[in-house]
Amino acid sequence: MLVLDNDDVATAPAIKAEITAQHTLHGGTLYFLKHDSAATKTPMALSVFVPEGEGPFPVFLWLSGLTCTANNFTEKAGAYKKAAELGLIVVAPDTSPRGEGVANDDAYDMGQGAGFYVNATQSPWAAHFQMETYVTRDLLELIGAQFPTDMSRVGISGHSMGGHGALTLAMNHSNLFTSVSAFAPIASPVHCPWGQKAMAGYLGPNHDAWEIYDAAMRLARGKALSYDDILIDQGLADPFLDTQLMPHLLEQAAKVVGQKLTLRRHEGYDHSYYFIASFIDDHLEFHAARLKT
Ligand SMILES: N[C@@H](CCC(=O)N[C@@H](CSC=O)C(=O)NCC(=O)O)C(=O)O
Repeated sequence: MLVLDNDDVATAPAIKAEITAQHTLHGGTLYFLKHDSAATKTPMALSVFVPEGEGPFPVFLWLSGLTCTANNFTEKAGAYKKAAELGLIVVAPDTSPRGEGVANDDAYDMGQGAGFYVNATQSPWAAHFQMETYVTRDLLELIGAQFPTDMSRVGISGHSMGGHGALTLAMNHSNLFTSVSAFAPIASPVHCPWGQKAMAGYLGPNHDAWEIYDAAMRLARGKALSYDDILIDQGLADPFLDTQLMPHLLEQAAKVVGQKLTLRRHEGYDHSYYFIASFIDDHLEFHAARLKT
């Protein structure tokens, strides 16, 4: 049963979402939505694919990378045929709050399009850049209230900055997620220029605050032990591999605590959505196997 009305406005107690577009594909429906987030204090955009049938369906939540909107994954990953077959709801939110009153930076790796899935504590970011609370509270509440979901079965995945988001949110909110995977994730923001810039800007100079959002450090502290395996895919022709991503740090951290982590290295694949499209079915199957009732 789908809760959204066909008058283009859906309401539930305290939750409202506007359907901005909808398309039928692979027997299911892809919705583009806008809703107000109490965490970011802005409207937030997202897409939601609902497979054919009654539900309740498990949820695959995707977090995108730097410069992305909700549309990059939706349009480029080619995820929906397999999601329809597996009976998964697929949710792809935007990567940051946006708008004229929202702080920004001229560079692509900070500000709008680069929220890093953290709760900012520093000015001018703290006013709206509350992406951790947005994803783990407002977004999940919306999906749970408006779609035929089983919110006890949610898997999380993402790419690059979104891979860092998927890993850290899975470890910091293990009560919300059953399974976790990532494509070319930023393994340790503390050790790479993208991460150092974002953490300093959003969280300030105290490195204790950064470590909460550092996947390799969280892993080494046993924060993923509720997950039976973590699937990571990494292209070996990825230009960011050695300078920004460093997935070997995840392998090393997992070893320290006996965490199972499957890191697959793929010769010839780069950082693009062509890489994601090549292996997204494996990730959907990885999650579906763990989200089965
Ligand atoms: N413009 C930048 C790199 C931007 C980039 O590659 N973004 C990736 C994610 S990188 C890590 O989070 C992305 O997903 N882009 C969108 C897409 O559709 O490909 C540069 O030139 O270095």
